[in-house]
Amino acid sequence: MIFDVLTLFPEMFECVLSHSILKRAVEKSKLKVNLINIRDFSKDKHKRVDDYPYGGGPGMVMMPQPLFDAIEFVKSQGNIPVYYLSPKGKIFTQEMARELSKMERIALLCGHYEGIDERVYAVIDGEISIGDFILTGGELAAMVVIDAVTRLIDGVLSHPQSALEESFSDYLLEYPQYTRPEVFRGMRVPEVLLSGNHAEIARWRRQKSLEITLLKRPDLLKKANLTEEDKKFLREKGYEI
Ligand SMILES: C[S@@+](CC[C@H](N)C(=O)[O-])C[C@H]1O[C@@H](n2cnc3c(N)ncnc32)[C@H](O)[C@@H]1O
Repeated sequence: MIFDVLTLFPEMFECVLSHSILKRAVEKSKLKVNLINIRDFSKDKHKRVDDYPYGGGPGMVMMPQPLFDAIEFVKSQGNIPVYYLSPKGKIFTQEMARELSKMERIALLCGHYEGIDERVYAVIDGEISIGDFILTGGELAAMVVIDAVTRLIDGVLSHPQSALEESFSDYLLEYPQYTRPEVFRGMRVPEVLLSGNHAEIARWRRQKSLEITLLKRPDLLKKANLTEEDKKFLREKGYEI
């Protein structure tokens, strides 16, 4: 998958792309990130990309000219949707990550300062927010999107099953995980996980997943794909279904 990232700070991406799963995805040619510096498109003699807001007020606004030219440069290379990382956008979820992972190429526009001139919306295809808070710039949000989407691309994870069992995969939070040693500071790994009984382990994990979701994110249960056995278990835990 190819991401075209339009940013004023391309260097910020280097660290994230040169470690762990993203690094391997790049090496395996599963991921390509084209970093496009918006400043390179400025026609201003001082390469300015921002200016004061009309009507007054604090901060600076990203000017339309460099943004239009940078976006048109990306779009001249194909039918590439451009998503603006923005606190006003649709909240990024695992479901959205899965949808995006099916696409061949998308562009991510990172805002900065007070954001972009409103007229740039004319060449934007969508807006993505990573949550109800304000970041300094869209770069960290773009990295979040790239990370979450890339791990869903076929062949990126060495154990693809992990993407299916993780929290949110079926609107349920993941069951508890343990590793060695069996006893740590008096706390034991649950006996069932040492039993070798795969059916019992699967049942325990499912029930823990339901229990944790009920406790921490009951809102998710409304969307979860629940079996009759799941519903019976949840009713016993006091959930009205
Ligand atoms: C300081 S913010 C601008 C916020 C803007 N003045 C507002 O109130 O909506 C600068 C840039 O950070 C990015 N950004 C901030 N919060 C974000 C969020 N929650 N999700 C995605 N991008 C965000 C956007 O690209 C935005 O243009």
